[in-house]
Order: sequence, then structure tokens, then C-alpha cells
Amino acid sequence: MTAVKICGLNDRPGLDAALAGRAEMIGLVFFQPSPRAVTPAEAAALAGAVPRAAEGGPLRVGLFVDASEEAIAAALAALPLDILQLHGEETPDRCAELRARFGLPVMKALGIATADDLRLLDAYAPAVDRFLLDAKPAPGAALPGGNAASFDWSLLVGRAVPRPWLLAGGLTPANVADAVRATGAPGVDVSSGVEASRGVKDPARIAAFIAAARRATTEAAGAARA
Ligand SMILES: O=C(O)c1ccccc1N[C@@H]1O[C@H](COP(=O)(O)O)[C@@H](O)[C@H]1O
Repeated sequence: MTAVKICGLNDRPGLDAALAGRAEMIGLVFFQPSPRAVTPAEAAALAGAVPRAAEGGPLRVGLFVDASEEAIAAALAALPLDILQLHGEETPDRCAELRARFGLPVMKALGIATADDLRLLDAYAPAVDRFLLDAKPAPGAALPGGNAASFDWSLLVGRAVPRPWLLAGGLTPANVADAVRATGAPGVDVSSGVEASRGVKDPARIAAFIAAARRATTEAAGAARA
């Protein structure tokens, strides 16, 4: 089944829609310039009562951008997390350092624009547990991700990714099934595509996105059987 991550959750209706759809991962943005940002206290108030993965709940993913160890520690002290998503310029050494320091799996986001960008996969693989492949931000973009921009999915055709991975960047309820079919992505991640306005999640779009991702999985299974 295609794993679904709903990222940038910052209010109860959005979180409830992700939980109702049984999203495999929920993402909390600990990067204050983002319109989706939450403070550690806000994250704890929002998601503290969500069942842990061992109890059937989603994996809690904390999104950080070139964060200090103190900032990550503050988030973890407020709300236990299951995965650290590193969405900045963290090097392989920095990823390995943070993985060891916090004893948590690291999901490294890589910005993809050309086939050359995929070469980084092998350099990062020993230091990380998962990848998130997102569009490379345009020069001057305000944020390093969460920009509703997609990349050329055909770059991934025939390319083995050396860790479990999520496809991200410009996904929506309308294109997620095509994206899964085109790339064979084992998981998908969305933020802007399930928003009513920038930074404000739309529960109906979250439900539609999860349903569309699930349908793509069912179709793929049907095609494999035929
Ligand atoms: O969502 C954000 O605000 C954000 C800020 C800084 C780095 C990454 C961010 N989001 C991540 O980017 C992907 C793609 O976003 P979108 O669906 O194209 O809007 C998102 O899933 C987050 O993991």
C-alpha cells in the first residue's frame, strides 16, 4: 500500500482528517518561517494525545531545516517524535550525527531538478533511513519546501532509490494517482495540495488525497494480478 504523509498539520480539523483517513505519517513543521509552523508547545497540544505508532497511530514526523540540536531537543521534550525529517542543507555527516544523538530514524529531503541531483542518494544512503524526494526550490524561494512545485517524475523511472522513500512536491488529490503510477513511489507526502489557503489545511482535500493515493495502490495491485 502507498504510505501517505500529511505534512504541515497545525490545527485540529486537519489532524482529525489525517487520522480519519489513517495516514501512515503526520508531519509537524518546526521551522518558524513556514506558514505551517508549530512551536513545540503547540505541537504537543495538537498531537500529544494521538496514539503512538505501536498502538496503531501514525508515525509522527518532525520537520526541521538546518536546526540546532537544542531546537530538536526542545521539540522532542514537548512531543515524542518517530522520525526526524531534515529539509535543509544538512550534510551526510550531519544526518548521521543527529541520528546518533537522538536515536531516531532520519528522513533526508533532497531537492530534485535534474538527474544529477539523484547522485546524492548514494552519498546520503549510509547516513539516513529514508528519503523524501521533493522539487528543488526555485532560486529565491522563501521556503526550502512546501512550495506546491513538482519535478519531472520521469527522472525516477528505472532509478532504484537505496532507502524507503516518499515522493513529494506539488502533489494534489488530482495528480497523486498519476504520480504513483509514473514513479512507483512507495509513499507520498503532501502539504500545499491539501490546503484551502496557504498554511490552512482543508479536511475535505486531505480525505480526497488519501482516497486517491489508496485507489492508485488498488489499481496497481489489480494490474499486477491481471
Ligand atoms: O511545508 C512547509 O512549510 C515546509 C517548509 C520548509 C521545508 C519543507 C516544507 N514542506 C515539505 O515540502 C513537501 C512538499 O510540499 P508541497 O506539497 O509541495 O507543498 C511537504 O510535503 C513537506 O514535507
